Amino acid sequence: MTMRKHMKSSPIPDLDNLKGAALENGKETLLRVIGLVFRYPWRFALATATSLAASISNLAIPHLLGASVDTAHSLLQNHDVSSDAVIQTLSFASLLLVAAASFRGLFQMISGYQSELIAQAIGRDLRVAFFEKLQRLGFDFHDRIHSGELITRGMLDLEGVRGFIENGMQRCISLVLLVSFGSFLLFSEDVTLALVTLSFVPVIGWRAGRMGLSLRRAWTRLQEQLGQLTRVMEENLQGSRVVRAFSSQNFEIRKFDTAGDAALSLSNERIRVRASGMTMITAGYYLAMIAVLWVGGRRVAAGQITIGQLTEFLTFMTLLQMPVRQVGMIMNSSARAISSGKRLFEILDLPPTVHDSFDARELVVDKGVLRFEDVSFGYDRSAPLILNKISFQLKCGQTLGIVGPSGSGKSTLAHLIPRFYDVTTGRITIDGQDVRNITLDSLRNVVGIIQQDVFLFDDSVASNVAYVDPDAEEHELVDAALTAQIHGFIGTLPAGYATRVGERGVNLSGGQRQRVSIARGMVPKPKILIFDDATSAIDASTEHQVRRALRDATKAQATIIISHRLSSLMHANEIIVLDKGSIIERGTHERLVRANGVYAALYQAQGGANLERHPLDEETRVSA
Ligand SMILES: Nc1ncnc2c1ncn2[C@@H]1O[C@H](COP(=O)(O)OP(=O)(O)OP(=O)(O)O)[C@@H](O)[C@H]1O
Repeated sequence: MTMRKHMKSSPIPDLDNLKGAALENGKETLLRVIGLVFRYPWRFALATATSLAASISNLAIPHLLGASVDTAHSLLQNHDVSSDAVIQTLSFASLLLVAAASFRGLFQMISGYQSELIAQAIGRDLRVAFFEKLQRLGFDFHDRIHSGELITRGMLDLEGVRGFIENGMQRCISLVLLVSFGSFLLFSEDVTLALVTLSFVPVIGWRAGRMGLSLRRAWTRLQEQLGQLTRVMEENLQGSRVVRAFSSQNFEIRKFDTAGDAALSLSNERIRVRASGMTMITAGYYLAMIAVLWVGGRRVAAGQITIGQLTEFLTFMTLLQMPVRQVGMIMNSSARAISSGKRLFEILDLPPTVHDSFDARELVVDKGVLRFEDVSFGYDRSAPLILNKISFQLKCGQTLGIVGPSGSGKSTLAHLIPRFYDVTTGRITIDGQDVRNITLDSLRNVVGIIQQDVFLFDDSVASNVAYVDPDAEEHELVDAALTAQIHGFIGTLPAGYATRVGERGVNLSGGQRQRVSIARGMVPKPKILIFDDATSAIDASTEHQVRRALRDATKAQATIIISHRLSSLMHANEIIVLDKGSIIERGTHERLVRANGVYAALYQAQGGANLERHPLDEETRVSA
């Protein structure tokens, strides 16, 4: 238990050094987020135009009110005017006010509606772009970043960006338009009172700037912590069987609690920053209002402005009350957009390490000869190599067996063929074409790999088998299932091929999952087929049957079999024994047994001469 440590939050180690830059580059990120709206220029133009119209309608209200007060005041002082005429004038002014308020409501509604449509569309675009990026980034990326962290970025961070476009940006535009046009009107009425009225604007600017910076820091930390929380939950759900098997629920709950508490305290910090920033802004606003009343009252008394003009100034201040209150929300939303945008763009901007070169060509398969030429590979350039100068050649119709202790590099070797990773030195060719010079799609259509870790989608057996080729004919699926010795079992399922396998294929046994996975690998009939310990969970007798079926099915293919079980690969044309990334022995089964080395020892350990050799193995062995 003492060994248990909480996961450290270092989502993308290589990108950690960018975190400081994330704060400095806030403006750039915000501009990039804002720039997203230009994907929908007409909608954005309509949203801005209607926001402008709403601001103008809004500003007409204080002006009309001021004019009405002045008119009513002068009419009431004029004893020659009948009360009906006063009521008529005031009714007309009221109608104008209702019209202005209605237009404001209408324009605001259109502007809000358009902004929401733009935000939803951008949310969709970003989600698709993010998902597409995840499909393109290589294994090395997925090795380094936790899927929980990616889910947080693809959902919560994306929502932070979308939310700003939907609310923050529109409110910010409305506030700026209101203050700008309002200032113009107020200055044209009375410069002194306009200065007093707008005296709180610099306070907003100063406080909002400071608040924005603190909120950005708080959001960056909070988003990272939320990523940590998602990681804990995701890992717990993935490993729910292990958790229950070791009765570790309480440990897991404590782990989640700790991550949750950290997120809560960061969230509280954010609330505190916002509340303290808003206190000063609100105080500045009310002080300015008092000052308008005091200075304005004196100017009315001195006959410098009319009572209607004072009403106009005070109504303008009242109109600003709501947008000023929203400054905190705008700053919060923009701070979140910056921190979230940064985290989102980090992924969107990552170039895939394994990608098509600019002059990549389609792979042309003739004889289907796979060659490893002095191939060395390391996952990390600073760490020791995992594979050392590996060379071999494999032709169509031949089988290569790879055996070796755990961690000797067998799967790594297999992963280099479809370019899950690129070789560090040396080269891999298919019919003389370096795999780095051919398109990934054409390469991966030719190389099929049936992996050690079986992953089935929560779909029907048929959909899983036909995953690579959804248009495959029914007989092709049946043929593949027959080869994998799973057709009979599928027939016993309640809905046959239409039976759902459950999440990760939970409704099937380990061996059944492996056989469905083999069937899936057989459907596209790749020229080079790799079995990476793909039969480890299948019983020996069924495995014999699988191999027997494979013998016919893979006659025109080059096959690589990686296995700890010698019976799986004894029939190969060549067997290579790997140890610490180097080939230490190679040859046919008989030659290796005669050599009395590591392979022979393994052979003896697995039963030696008594190791049952199925007659089919003899039949299938082809001299090299
Ligand atoms: N994605 C990775 N990043 C860094 N190191 C890795 C990665 N995958 C494997 N390794 C390391 O590379 C070495 C070879 O691993 P590999 O999976 O190729 O061995 P293997 O021979 O297939 O083992 P096994 O028989 O247990 O499946 C191991 O030391 C392993 O720790």
